[in-house]
Amino acid sequence: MSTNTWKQVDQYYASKLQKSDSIMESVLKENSEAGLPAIDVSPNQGKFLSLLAQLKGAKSILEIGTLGGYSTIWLARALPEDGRLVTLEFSETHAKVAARNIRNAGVEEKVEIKVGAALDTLPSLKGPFDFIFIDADKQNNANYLKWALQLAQPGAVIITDNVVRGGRVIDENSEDESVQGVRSFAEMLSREDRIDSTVVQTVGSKGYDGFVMGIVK
Ligand SMILES: C[S@@+](CC[C@H](N)C(=O)[O-])C[C@H]1O[C@@H](n2cnc3c(N)ncnc32)[C@H](O)[C@@H]1O
Ligand SMILES: [Mg+2]
Repeated sequence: MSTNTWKQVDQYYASKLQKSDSIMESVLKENSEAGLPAIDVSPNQGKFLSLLAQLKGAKSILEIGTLGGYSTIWLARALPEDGRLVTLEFSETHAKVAARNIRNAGVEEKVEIKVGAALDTLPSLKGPFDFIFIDADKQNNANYLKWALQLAQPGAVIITDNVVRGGRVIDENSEDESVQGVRSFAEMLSREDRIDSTVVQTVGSKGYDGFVMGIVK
């Protein structure tokens, strides 16, 4: 099965399962015009996150890693009127683009962007959160999991993106810091009793990757 087939199937299902969405399309266009890297979740993955947040009945979402706000908007759309989402972004440039996209998507009332290194902004956050999406610098995944567990309420869902890395996660000798970050995160999960997790491997327009998803006890 070729990478091209994955992409075509991804597009096929996006065309069947998602209504034409000028807002989400314009987010990706704005990101590209602003020179942001195209490392957002795919449309099907964004919808997956949104459906998960709805299944959970999420009211307070924490996202670590905003980029241009693509996943942020998918998640914010899942919130009820009185729901809130805090998203953490290191880059001022990314945060500015995200703020514009979030405003254009009409969800700015629910979303707060905190600019800075997440490990510096996390201590200022008021929990608890019932849904947490970790998708920033993978080197810090274990630190983010530690914070997520601290800020989560019992029953909260924690999703961590890009945990397969084209299969490179199984290379214990990898010199790639992101691979080692994901491996430390997996190691931590293997010893952590406060969360029950599984992995979902994914293929599609973003290649071969995956999510770890868990429920906090
Ligand atoms: C993969 S992108 C996020 C994609 C986004 N969640 C989406 O799917 O649309 C990762 C983001 O994390 C940000 N980032 C990197 N290191 C960070 C840090 N230490 N603290 C907060 N954000 C960071 C990057 O600037 C980048 O915008
Ligand atoms: Mg990601």
